[in-house]
Amino acid sequence: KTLNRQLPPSPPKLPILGNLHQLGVLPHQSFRKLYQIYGPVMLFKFGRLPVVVISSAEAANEVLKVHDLDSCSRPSFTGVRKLSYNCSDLSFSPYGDYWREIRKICVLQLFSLNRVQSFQTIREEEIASLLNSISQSSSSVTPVDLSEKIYALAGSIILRIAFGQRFPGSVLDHDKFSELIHDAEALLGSLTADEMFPYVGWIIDKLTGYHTKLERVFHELDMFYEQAIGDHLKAERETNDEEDIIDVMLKIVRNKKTSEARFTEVHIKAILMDIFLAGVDTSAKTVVWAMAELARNPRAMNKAQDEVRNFFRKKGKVSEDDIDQLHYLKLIIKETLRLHPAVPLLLPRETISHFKVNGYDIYPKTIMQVNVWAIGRDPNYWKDPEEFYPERFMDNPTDFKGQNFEFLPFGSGRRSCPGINMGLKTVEVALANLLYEFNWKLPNGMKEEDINMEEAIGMSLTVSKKTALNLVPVKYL
Ligand code: HEM
Repeated sequence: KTLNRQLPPSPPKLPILGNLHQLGVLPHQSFRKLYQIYGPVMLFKFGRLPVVVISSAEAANEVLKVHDLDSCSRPSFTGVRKLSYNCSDLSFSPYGDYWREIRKICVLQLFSLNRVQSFQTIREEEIASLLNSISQSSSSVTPVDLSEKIYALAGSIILRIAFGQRFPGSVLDHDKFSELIHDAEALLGSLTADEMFPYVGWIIDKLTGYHTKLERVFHELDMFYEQAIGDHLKAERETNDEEDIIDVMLKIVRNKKTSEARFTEVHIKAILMDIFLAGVDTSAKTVVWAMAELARNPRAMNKAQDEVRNFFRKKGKVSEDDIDQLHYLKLIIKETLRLHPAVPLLLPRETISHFKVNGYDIYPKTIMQVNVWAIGRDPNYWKDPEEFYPERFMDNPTDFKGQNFEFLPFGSGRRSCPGINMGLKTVEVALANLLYEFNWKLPNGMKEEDINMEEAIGMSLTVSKKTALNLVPVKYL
């Protein structure tokens, strides 16, 4: 049988390194170039690890839908294992009963639409403080670092959603916490040399200090979570307080049904880690890219501002209750997610059983990456793919819910993003308010085409705009 096996095409490999030298700084871009030579199913070796990269909608449909069950586990790398409390979280838990249980808790109780709505006041307060801080700069001609402001907004919204109202900045050092989350993301995205190179890799890891850093970051984050959980256990809750994520999880631990028997305080910490690692950066990046695209495209910017201002003029401010009526804004968000999916290769999957894609054999324990970034810019599916043109989604049923395989910013299938409603709400509210409250001018002497749209890998799982977005806000009303 092995004689007849047909492996996917591979670019030439070097001894020991395999294909690592071909990855470049932006692997999703390197993979797209190689796709043009080797086709939509490619086999790589990262050191000793077999990695298959999928680059067409048809092949993505095969992997994520037809063979979802055969390919829905996750690889367990050293950094991931440590930071996820030995894979007790949702993102990196291997496929099985425990993952199913915890996924259900997340989808039905933690990230449900009702729960997302219950955090409306938090979003409103945090947005108000963002607008206020921008207004303070808007009397002058100095640009604001919009990237920084948007990251801070996404961070404080998620912090309050997770940790609740009782944790103002004085108790929890926000800057310290953000720095730790940033370090954790970098560790999460890197493979240790030991995983790629048997026998000798550990020497490289010792030289780079990977493990020491991992232990430190993990320990410090763990202490934050301990403190937050401890404070929740001690504090008496006012009955009319909105429940935060820790409250909900503590309730599950206390009153657990048999199906939730394995859920303990360690799992609370692991889920908190997921929420911070998966929920802040992704939403912030999407808002930054959208604002950068709009700043480059005054036509779309004006149209979006007319829409939101006409709609909310009577109220005098944006209200979350009616935000679903902003149709053009929704098209802008779709177009941004097509060109700039925050997780360009989705999270890595690990195959469980043998199956075939486009006639090629895929074996168990293979890492699968789907290049949704390349698919979203492929002229086979999109007219003028590099153009930012939100209208392409008008009267077009293509959506990002995981059924249209040419457009998968949230993934698809069993492992698709469960935080989609939470993430989208933050993105919508942030954008609507930024567009309503201010006109945005380019810094002195700069033209639309001068805006730097280069990408940078913050860590190897997500991609962001390389340089900060600096724009001059002019108060509109
Ligand atoms: C615009 C914002 C967001 C984007 C673009 C995004 C995108 C993604 C993507 C592409 C995946 C991998 C899907 C796959 O491998 O097929 C994912 C997984 C995940 N996301 Fe999101 N996400 C966003 C916001 C959030 C938020 C706000 C949360 C939680 C608060 C969250 C929690 C998760 C978790 C826990 C997983 C892993 C699910 C599993 O393995 O079962 N995400 N997300």
